[in-house]
Amino acid sequence: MVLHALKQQLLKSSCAFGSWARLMQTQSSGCVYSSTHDFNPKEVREKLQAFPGGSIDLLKQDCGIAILTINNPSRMNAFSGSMMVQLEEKVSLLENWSDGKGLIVHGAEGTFCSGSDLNAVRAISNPQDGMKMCMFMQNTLTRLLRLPLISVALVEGKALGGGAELTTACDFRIMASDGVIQFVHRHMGLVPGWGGAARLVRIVGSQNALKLLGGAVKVDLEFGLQIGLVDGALEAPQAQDSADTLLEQAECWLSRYTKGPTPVIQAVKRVVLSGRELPLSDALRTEKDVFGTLWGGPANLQALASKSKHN
Ligand SMILES: CCC(=O)SCCNC(=O)CCNC(=O)[C@H](O)C(C)(C)COP(=O)(O)OP(=O)(O)OC[C@H]1O[C@@H](n2cnc3c(N)ncnc32)[C@H](O)[C@@H]1OP(=O)(O)O
Repeated sequence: MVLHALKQQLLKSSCAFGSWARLMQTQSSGCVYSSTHDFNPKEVREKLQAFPGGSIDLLKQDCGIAILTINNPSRMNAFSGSMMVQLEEKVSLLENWSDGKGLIVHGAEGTFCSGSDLNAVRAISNPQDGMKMCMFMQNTLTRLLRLPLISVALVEGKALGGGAELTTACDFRIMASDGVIQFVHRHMGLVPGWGGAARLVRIVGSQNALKLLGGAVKVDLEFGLQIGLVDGALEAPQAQDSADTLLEQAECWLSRYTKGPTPVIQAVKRVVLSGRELPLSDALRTEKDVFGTLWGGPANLQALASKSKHN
């Protein structure tokens, strides 16, 4: 009897993997660009490594929530080339984190991220290199958004340019009272290139996206909440070590959505992701497959046995 139940579970897990693999296949294995688009990631990585500085730090916690820190404070956490490569590496680690449920993305030392490192931008300001960096970052940020984790950007201080784009690669954005998200691209004679425009339209609608990009508007906490770019407010820190306090608040905020068994939380993200990205009939089939992995599973049986009430 136990063996039979175990076999059923294994069968369901392999189906689940199949459905996820199908979703990922539909979405070009999580990436947007490959060799068919004349994109050579190895060559781009080598080029980016020529612009060092800062780091991307990852802390995977036992509670299933990881913390990703954009760490280049002397440049307001701007992305150097090597940080772009490190971000891709950290996303790969998170894709393989079987115990993961949530992710907080934040910046070191009181500010979020001021976009690309302008020193690197100046050095690669020709269209070919710009396009390569753009494809590399689109791939990485698309994979970040597609992680089977519920993610939140904790915006303290400034999220400018590519930093603003990075916030849109998370499922949620929460903001401290001094937070600002600003797509400054227009001031730089640019539009977003890391996928930030496409994601912004899906988050706030095309009218608001036009206003934010066309006007390079500063989005503070109040305006962000009003247009739906920001999902939650963090209280002004009382103590000196504000970063910890805000991180604790962010973890508390996120844990509302990550409470419960890992397979259930990962399944929640998967059905929402497929609903967001796939045509309806494909999304429905994926939902059916994911549902099948949970029905009659340990969490479901335990809930049934406990005759839980939801009032
Ligand atoms: C994908 C497209 C893109 O992301 S393009 C890049 C878009 N970002 C920008 O243009 C940001 C430019 N920076 C700024 O507007 C200001 O530095 C902001 C972030 C508002 C901070 O101002 P403030 O508080 O007065 O500090 P500050 O200007 O003295 O900056 C401190 C040090 O950090 C540096 N920094 C800042 N941002 C970047 C950046 N993106 N790339 C390289 N360095 C950056 C500043 O140059 C300054 O350095 P230093 O102390 O003068 O050596």
